[in-house]
Amino acid sequence: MSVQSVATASLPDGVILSVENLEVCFAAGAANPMRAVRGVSFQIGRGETLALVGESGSGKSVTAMTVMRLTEYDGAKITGGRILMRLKDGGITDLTQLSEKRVEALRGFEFSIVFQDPMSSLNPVFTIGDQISEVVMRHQGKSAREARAIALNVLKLVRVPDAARRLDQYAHQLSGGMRQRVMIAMALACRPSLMILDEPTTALDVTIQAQILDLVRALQREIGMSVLFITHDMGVVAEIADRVCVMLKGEIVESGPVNQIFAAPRHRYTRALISAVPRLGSMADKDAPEKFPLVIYDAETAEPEAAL
Ligand SMILES: Nc1ncnc2c1ncn2[C@@H]1O[C@H](COP(=O)(O)OP(=O)(O)OP(=O)(O)O)[C@@H](O)[C@H]1O
Repeated sequence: MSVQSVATASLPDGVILSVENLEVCFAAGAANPMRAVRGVSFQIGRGETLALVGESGSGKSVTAMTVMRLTEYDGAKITGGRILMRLKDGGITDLTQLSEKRVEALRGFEFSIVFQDPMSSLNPVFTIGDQISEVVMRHQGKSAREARAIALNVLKLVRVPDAARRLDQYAHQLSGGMRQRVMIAMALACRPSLMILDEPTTALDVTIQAQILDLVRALQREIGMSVLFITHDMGVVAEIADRVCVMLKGEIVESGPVNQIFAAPRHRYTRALISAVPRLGSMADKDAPEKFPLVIYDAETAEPEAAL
C-alpha cells in the first residue's frame, strides 16, 4: 500500500477517480470569495470517457486543474470535498490531502493532462524526443537510451508519421495537429490510468479535430485508459464520451450516459447546448433557443436569467 493511501477510503470496483462534493474558491479569504466549483461530484470508471461540458466560465477547467492539483498556482483553494484516485499499486489516495511533492510524483505517472494549446506546453528549445524522454526518466528511472526508445514507441502509438525523425525535431517544425499528437504522446509516456484532455481540439481546424478525436478513441480501445474530456461542444461529446456531466456556474446540473442525455435532456441548459450543434439540434427540445450562447440560464431554476 502506498504511503499516501487513505486507509478508510474505498472505491467501487472499476472506479478510477471519484470527485466528491468538490468546492474550489478564488480569493477564498476575501469578503466575496469566487466559488468557481460548487459541490461537484462524479466518478470515472476504468477505460471510460467522461465529458465535462458547459459554456465558458462554467468551471470545467478549474475542476480538471484541481484534479491535477494545479489550480493552487492560480490562487485557488480547495474549500471542500475530496478527490479519490485508485493508484496503479491498488492503493486509494485523496488527492486533496497530498503535499505538492507527492502530487508532483503522481502527475504524468498516475494521471496527466493535455491542454488546448500545445505550443505553450512544449518547450521550444528542447527536441520532441528530449521532452518525452525527460518525463520517462523522471518517473520511471530509465536511462536516456531506454527513455528515447520509449519516446519513439509512444510517438508511433499516436500515429506520428516518420517518428524516428520527429524525435530530433523542435515544436516549431511541426503542424498544430502533429504538436497535439506529441502532447498526447508525452501524456501517455508513463501509461497513466487517467488522461485529462482540456479542450484539446479547440485550436485545430475541423479535419484535424476529427483526427485527434479518432486517435483518442483508438488509444482508449488499445490501452484501456480512462479519460476526462473537457469541452464546450456537445458535438464533441457525442463523438467521444460514454457519460457526460453538464456544468453551469460551477455546478453539475445534469449527468448521465451520453445516449440518454441526447435522447431525453432534462435540463433546459442541456437542451440549449444540444441545439447549438446544428446536426444534433433536431434531437433536442424544439423550444430550446437556437442561439444558445446569447441566453444565460440560472443553475437552480433552469430559467433564462439574462438575454444578451
Ligand atoms: N486565475 C483565476 N482567478 C480568478 N478567477 C478565475 C481564475 N481562473 C478561473 N477563474 C474563474 O473561475 C470560473 C470557472 O472558470 P473555468 O476556467 O473553469 O471555466 P471553463 O468552464 O473551463 O471555461 P473556459 O472554457 O473558458 O476555460 C470563471 O468564473 C473564471 O472567471
